[in-house]
Amino acid sequence: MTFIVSRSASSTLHVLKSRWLSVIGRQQHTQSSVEAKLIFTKPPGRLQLNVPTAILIRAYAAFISMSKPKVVFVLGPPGSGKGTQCEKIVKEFGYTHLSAGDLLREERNREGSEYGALIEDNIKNGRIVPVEITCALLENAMNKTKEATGNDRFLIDGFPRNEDNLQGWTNKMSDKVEQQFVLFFECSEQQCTERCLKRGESSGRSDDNAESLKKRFNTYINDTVGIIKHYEEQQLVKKIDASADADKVFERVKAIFAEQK
Ligand SMILES: Nc1ncnc2c1ncn2[C@@H]1O[C@H](COP(=O)(O)OP(=O)(O)OP(=O)(O)O)[C@@H](O)[C@H]1O
Ligand SMILES: Nc1ccn([C@H]2C[C@H](O)[C@@H](COP(=O)(O)O)O2)c(=O)n1
Repeated sequence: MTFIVSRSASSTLHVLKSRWLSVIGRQQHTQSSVEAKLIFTKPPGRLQLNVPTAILIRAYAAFISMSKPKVVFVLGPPGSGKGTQCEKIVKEFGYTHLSAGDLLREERNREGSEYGALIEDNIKNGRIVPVEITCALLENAMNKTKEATGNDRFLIDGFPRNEDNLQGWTNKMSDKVEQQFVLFFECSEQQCTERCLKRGESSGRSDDNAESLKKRFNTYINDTVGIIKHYEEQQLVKKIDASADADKVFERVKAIFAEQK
């Protein structure tokens, strides 16, 4: 059996080969000893690996899943500390942090954006922007990051927030990514409101005020809690008590990321 892996001249053959070797190395040498060939071609030369067929097939499945960007969703009420913890995770574990709220604010502020007014109206009233907009911003940011830095591990903060977000992501993105887990920061409405009101003294955010916060919490309870339950049913949720100070919360977060491969 022969598998040909051909890449354009600009791609890095050796990185590809070493990735393959690392997945093949993790496979158990059990049944088949029939040799299969994995040939990497890149003009002008070619490299060849001879591996037992069964191992190569399992390695192929692992390789495909390895090649997909890894995604951790980060959810929790407004002010629970999602952004704060994401910054720490980036420093310690090398993920790229993509905040759906930040991307929407950036798009709202972009000159000539056809969605600016719609986004601001939703943000101010604590409602959720249609998924077509948010999902396109996220996919674009993921692609740009991958291209610019090669990093393909993402913390997607504040998404999916409602059924529309979930459906849109499932239809457009779920096959293109490896969903690692969902990090859920639990914190009381009172504590979160106090944090956001304090942040509002300097953030300049049009929704860090008592009126918008009430609406944002209603949206969280009515729409986002159901999404967290949906992921709980799939055993994907890692829940964290986010009521302690930020460093203590990060100790808990660290333990979760440390147990990932
Ligand atoms: N554990 C903590 N204890 C006290 N204050 C915190 C803690 N974590 C974050 N904060 C502060 O609370 C405010 C909200 O934090 P952060 O922006 O990280 O929350 P968030 O969940 O991303 O909010 P939002 O969803 O509204 O964007 C910030 O001013 C931050 O400095
Ligand atoms: N998936 C999302 C995420 C955010 N928004 C809008 C509505 C939110 O109230 C606002 C602020 O988000 P935050 O920075 O608090 O995460 O952004 C949305 O419509 N859809």
